[in-house]
Amino acid sequence: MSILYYTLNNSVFTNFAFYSTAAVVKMMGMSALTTLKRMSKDAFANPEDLSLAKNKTAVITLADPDVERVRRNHLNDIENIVPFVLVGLFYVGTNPDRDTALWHFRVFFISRVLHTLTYQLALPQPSRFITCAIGYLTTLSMASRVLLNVRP
Ligand SMILES: N[C@@H](CCC(=O)N[C@@H](CS)C(=O)NCC(=O)O)C(=O)O
Repeated sequence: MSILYYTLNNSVFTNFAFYSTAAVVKMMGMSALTTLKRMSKDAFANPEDLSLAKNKTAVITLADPDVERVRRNHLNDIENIVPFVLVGLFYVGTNPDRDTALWHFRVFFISRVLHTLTYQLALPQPSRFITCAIGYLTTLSMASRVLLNVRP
């Protein structure tokens, strides 16, 4: 690996920076969506948050199905986007072909957006499974290149 791969002169790195940042921002959006769901459903997890409730008889809950769906989606993003960013950093250092790398980054990002849509719209399976598997396999494909090129 060369430090020169991690400069804005390397389009593989700039493409990776763009798509990994976009994926992280998408993941951060799940926090905002959780807050919106809590507010719209008066489904707060902490007693002090009840001051925000529209219905003053609301009680704390850890089991609202809509809030929990967003939270599971968020957790699934963490399970997949964090590995993508970590593995991707090493992958860039293997000096992959520009277009091959770009398609890895694009496919991963699109898979996570589609995963969120299938999850939040509760679309029938296997739609969510397929979107998740595509992103997962994309990261595994990058990981295999790292493991084959960077042997200790
Ligand atoms: N932690 C995941 C591991 C398997 C996985 O990522 N499955 C995908 C495709 S079915 C998923 O969307 N799981 C739902 C979730 O993580 O809440 C789980 O508990 O389901």
